[in-house]
Amino acid sequence: IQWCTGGAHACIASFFSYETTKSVVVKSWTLGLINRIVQLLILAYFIGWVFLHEKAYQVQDTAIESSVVTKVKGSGVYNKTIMDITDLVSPPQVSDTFHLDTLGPLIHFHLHFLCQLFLPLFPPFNPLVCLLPGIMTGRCVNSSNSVDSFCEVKGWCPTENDTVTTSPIMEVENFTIFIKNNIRFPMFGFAKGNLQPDITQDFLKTCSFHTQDNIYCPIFKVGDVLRFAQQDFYSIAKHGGVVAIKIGWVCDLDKSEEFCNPSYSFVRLDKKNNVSKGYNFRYAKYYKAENGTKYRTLIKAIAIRFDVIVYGAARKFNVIPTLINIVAALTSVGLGTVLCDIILLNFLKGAQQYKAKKFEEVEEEELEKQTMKLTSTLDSIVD
Ligand SMILES: Nc1ncnc2c1ncn2[C@@H]1O[C@H](COP(=O)(O)OP(=O)(O)OP(=O)(O)O)[C@@H](O)[C@H]1O
Repeated sequence: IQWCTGGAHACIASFFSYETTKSVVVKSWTLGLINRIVQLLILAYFIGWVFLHEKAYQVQDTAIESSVVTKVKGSGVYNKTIMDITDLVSPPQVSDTFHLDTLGPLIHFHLHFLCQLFLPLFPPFNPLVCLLPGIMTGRCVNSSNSVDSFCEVKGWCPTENDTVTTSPIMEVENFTIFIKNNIRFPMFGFAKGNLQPDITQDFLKTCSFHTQDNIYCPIFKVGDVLRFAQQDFYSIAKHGGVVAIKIGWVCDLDKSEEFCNPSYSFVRLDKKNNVSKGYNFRYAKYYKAENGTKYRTLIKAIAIRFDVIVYGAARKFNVIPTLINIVAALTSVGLGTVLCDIILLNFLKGAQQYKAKKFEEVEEEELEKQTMKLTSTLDSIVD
């Protein structure tokens, strides 16, 4: 826009002009000092923050590959019956998610049978059908009084009684969880596990993880996990819940392998609400009597679900980001000149003279004339 203020001719002339840099040495202590301070600040930023703190000379791999194997041990008493991990832990081959039943199971012994349920025979009828514990046969006993009307349902009998209350199995608090986690950073071909290379059977049998005192023990007490996640065992055991055991692998692979270790953190993932408190699920164990009658034991398990979540990032020196950041640092050092130019051309005494010295316009014909003049002077000297 500035080029074109002088009309179309000036606009075209400006477009086809070439700007070249010209070095003007300004002997000013103030400017010199400002220039050096700005350069120093930029260098300090790149060395201190970009290279040392952010480690911009490294490449990062966050695509961690991981396998988790868990094993729970412990036993408790419910209704004078000993219950161990095969009764309380599911699924039996546990990996990164497993459930630990905490409440005495609500057990219903069921027969595959025909049972009669009371059903109101006037609208609204349909919503109830969805909640039926079986299939309606279509046989109904109608009465003028709806309280005496029955419809037949084929299903497992007797129907579940949800009013039965049980108390938590307190021994679960002392159950132990063994977590075996192996990881790999494919970009660097680096693999490691959470079991230290010098770990012994005796250590495994006796140790218990602690966030400060025992960070290399892979055995976690349920009560400790809940405490680290700031949860009270009794209240989570009563309604069930979901707890995450997070394993973080943040590794600087420029250092020795022994410095690449997991860090554990614990958090409850489900949020409490009034309609659906905690976590529960149903499953059944099936039997068949000699006469062919099918039985099942229906169990409504109120459980703590443990999710083992593995995350991580590894970094290692690489030439390409190092070169890119060195070039960025050197280019940025030139920013000091820009600041000094602004001060020089606008705020210093004699700014107009500096402008005149810095920006000089040279016409092509004028240059040619000057060259010819110089050549003829030289010729005359030679003659
Ligand atoms: N939940 C746990 N609590 C305490 N120790 C455990 C637990 N799970 C495993 N261990 C111990 O850790 C070690 C390695 O377990 P691993 O399952 O690999 O071997 P194992 O001989 O099959 O274990 P076990 O037969 O005792 O279940 C064993 O000494 C085992 O007793």
